[in-house]
Amino acid sequence: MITVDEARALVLALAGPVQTEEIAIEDGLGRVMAAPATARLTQPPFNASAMDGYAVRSGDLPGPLTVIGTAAAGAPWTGSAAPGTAVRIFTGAPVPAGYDQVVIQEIVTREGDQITVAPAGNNLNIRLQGNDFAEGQAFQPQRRLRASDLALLAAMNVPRITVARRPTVAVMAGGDELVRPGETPGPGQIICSNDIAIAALARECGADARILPIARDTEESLRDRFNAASDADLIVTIGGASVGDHDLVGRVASELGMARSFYRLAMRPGKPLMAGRLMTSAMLGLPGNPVSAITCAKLFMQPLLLAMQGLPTPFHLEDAILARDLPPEGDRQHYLRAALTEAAPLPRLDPFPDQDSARLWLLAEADALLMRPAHDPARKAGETVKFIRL
Ligand SMILES: Nc1nc2c(c(=O)[nH]1)N[C@H]1C(S)=C(S)[C@@H](COP(=O)(O)OP(=O)(O)OC[C@H]3O[C@@H](n4cnc5c(N)ncnc54)[C@H](O)[C@@H]3O)O[C@H]1N2
Ligand code: MOO
Repeated sequence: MITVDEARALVLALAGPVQTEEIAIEDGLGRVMAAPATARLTQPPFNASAMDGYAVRSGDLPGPLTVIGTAAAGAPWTGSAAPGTAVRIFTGAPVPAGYDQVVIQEIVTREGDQITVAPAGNNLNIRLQGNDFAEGQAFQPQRRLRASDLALLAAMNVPRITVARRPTVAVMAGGDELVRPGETPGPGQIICSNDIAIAALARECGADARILPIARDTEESLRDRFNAASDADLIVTIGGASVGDHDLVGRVASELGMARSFYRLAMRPGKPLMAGRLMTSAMLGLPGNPVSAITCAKLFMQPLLLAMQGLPTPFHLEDAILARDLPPEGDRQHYLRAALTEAAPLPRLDPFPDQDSARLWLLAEADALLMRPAHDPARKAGETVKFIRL
């Protein structure tokens, strides 16, 4: 069986080149830029007043000065500066040529068109032309666009941007025992919970995920679902991945021409994970046990979706202090559900005694997954361990 790291590399290799589209910046929240945007103007385009007050020649202070005009945002003053004069000015207005300081109106005494200025200090209250950005400057953050990025793009006079297309994901759960939430399960049946979680985890990463009707445990039903999913960038199956007589996903996918990257890895939970390429789609076959499916989706599906959008896929392991003794680990890398308590210098991590990979309630109570390498020796409370946040 391959290791978790080897499996991650093989899954990331399924990403392919980033697909792009052009959108309006209003629709850009959370999207990832796939090409730089170039500022079409300099900002500010002129020396602008940062305050409401008077534009003055600093050498003339404290006055008295004669007010010879008014400059407002959008209404520049076009006269010429002269010694002993000032221009009434408002925030955002171009500072007229010949004046080098704006004094705030709070320190100015005015009578008619005469002003005198109390000691003004060194603050010029002028935003110099280009102090934000210059025409031609390129912008392409290596992360999802935030609201403030959209404001910047707007200020750059860039109305449309090239972004990574949202990867489309088709999520198909399968099993004769599954019924939809809200339905009444018959004998031996349970509610289908996994596809809801997997679609949500895909959407968390910017994907456009759709949930297919539950597949029955027949080759025909699975074939039908694969056909319905074939236009997706990523097909994610859930269940039917193991070795039982009803675990048909691998067989049907192979018949349909799946080029398998791997099947089974040294990981717990999640051993029966499958990955590969099916026609034009990447494919992940998640195990059916809910905790296994969700853990595999976090560790493999989410990085794959980030890679499809050209985003970095850092694998962020943090340190914590173990809160209880643990026995030696087996031959699979183990991800244990655990409660995290913040503390200094390191948080405290308490793995649950029951690690049943079907118990969703425990997963809901977990804050983190404690990661133990294969063959990790017994650990004592107080030792430093690695974890990922949920
Ligand atoms: N003889 C062996 N048996 C099993 C092995 C093994 O190595 N040898 N591996 C076990 C492991 S580990 C896992 S994980 C499971 C995975 O099996 P499958 O991927 O084939 O999953 P299913 O059998 O279809 O389902 C397992 C379990 O999960 C429930 N399930 C499935 N889909 C959903 C869903 N969409 N929502 C909620 N619950 C779901 C299903 O009812 C089963 O209880 O195999 C072990 N067996
Ligand atoms: O690996 Mo299974 O995924 O242990 O439950």
